[in-house]
Amino acid sequence: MLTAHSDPKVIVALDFDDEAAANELIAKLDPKACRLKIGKEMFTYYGPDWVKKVVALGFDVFLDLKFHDIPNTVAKAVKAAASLGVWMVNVHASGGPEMMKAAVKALNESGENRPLLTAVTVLTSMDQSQLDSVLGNREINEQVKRLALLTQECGLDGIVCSAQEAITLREIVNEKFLLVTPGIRPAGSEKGDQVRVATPASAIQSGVDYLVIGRPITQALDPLSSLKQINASIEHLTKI
Ligand SMILES: O=c1ccn([C@@H]2O[C@H](COP(=O)(O)O)[C@@H](O)[C@H]2O)c(=O)[nH]1
Repeated sequence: MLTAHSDPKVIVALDFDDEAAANELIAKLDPKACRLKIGKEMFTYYGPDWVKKVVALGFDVFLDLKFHDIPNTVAKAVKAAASLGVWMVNVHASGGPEMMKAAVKALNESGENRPLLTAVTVLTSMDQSQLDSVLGNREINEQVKRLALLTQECGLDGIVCSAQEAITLREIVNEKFLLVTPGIRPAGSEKGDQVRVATPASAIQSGVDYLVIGRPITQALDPLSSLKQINASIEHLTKI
């Protein structure tokens, strides 16, 4: 069974409040079998130096800080993220076109190791009623499509969305435009606060590029075995 390859689709979300526990898990993982995501919790506790240590271990790191601010501030923030050597950074698409273009410009000027830049569309924890309370009557799929096209027009590399939207999105965005999807739940696993969920295999079959998976791996009794099972469930569906 092949469980490690050069373009791993799984991005393990490291959401820990304990650096030692995160480091213990990372030590068991192979950069050929997964990428890693560092989000707001661990970045706030352990900071840029810890991010650099994880990058130095050879992992592609998605720094998931979802910047959402005025263009000048976001441009400087993504430049700072690029200086850490991360593989991917992100912003909120709802920050608007000027902000997204400023982020692209800042990264284009940041040198050779430019990280990929993606934009969050509608959080995978949101259902229609939650979106209604924020935006009034706009259908989730329509909002995701609108923000996906805006993100593409602004020159970013892709979006963060739910795999439930992937089939529709693949019909309207460029082939190389990345679809990065949290809310991935292997059959039988707890949804927790995620609403728009999909299994790893159905996400890949829908045209997703990367699967962001946290608790189903990090909270498993045997995280490595969980990752191996997920990779095994998608390996026949991915181009290696
Ligand atoms: O729409 C979004 C954007 C980001 N996330 C992040 O992904 C992981 C998911 O973790 P699970 O434990 O697999 O639910 C988490 O770090 C979120 O901050 C998201 O879930 N949805």
